[in-house]
Amino acid sequence: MTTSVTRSSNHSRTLTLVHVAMFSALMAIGANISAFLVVGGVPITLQTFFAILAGILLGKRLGAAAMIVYALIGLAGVPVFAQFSGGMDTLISPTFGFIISYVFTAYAAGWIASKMPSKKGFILAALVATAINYVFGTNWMYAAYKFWFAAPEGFTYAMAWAWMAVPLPKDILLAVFAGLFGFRMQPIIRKYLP
Ligand SMILES: O=C(O)CCCC[C@@H]1SC[C@@H]2NC(=O)N[C@@H]21
Repeated sequence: MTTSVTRSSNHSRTLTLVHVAMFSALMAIGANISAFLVVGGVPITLQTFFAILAGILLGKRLGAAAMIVYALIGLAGVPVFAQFSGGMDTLISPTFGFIISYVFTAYAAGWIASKMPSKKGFILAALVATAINYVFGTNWMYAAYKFWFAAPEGFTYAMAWAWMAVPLPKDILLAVFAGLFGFRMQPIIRKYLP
């Protein structure tokens, strides 16, 4: 009896770790699959989409944990951030705010989805999470260029937002898709999580 309980709790811990690791890996892929496209100082990536899915599918805590693991792997030197960057230097990079924001993005998506378990609720969760990602990341980017990083000629707050306007339609569409896909997939994935 005790052995089978221990075995099943080990099994569920392993599955949890696998899911967290899987979303950290998806973030690395999403960071680089399209990041050869750059607008101003902003690489075009799929990270926001995977951060939202992590929150919706794994729940707020595990989703945020997957984003923390992703950030730590990158800071440790593995080139998992956009344009295959990584290492402690990225702490001061203008786009590191986005990497921090993925933790809040996943948490918010998971939290709102849990409070509003409907298709509309999941889409709303994904859109709010995208807004958090954009507001936090863009303000960090502005501060970085203003205070500690070499800024492009004539850089302004409006310019930072103009750069962000380019990936925005893609991120809104992907947020809606993440909400719909998450709604379909969540009951399946949750069977394997504690
Ligand atoms: O350096 C990194 O790894 C982070 C890159 C952040 C890119 C941001 S995320 C939101 C927005 N959508 C994109 O496609 N690019 C930016």
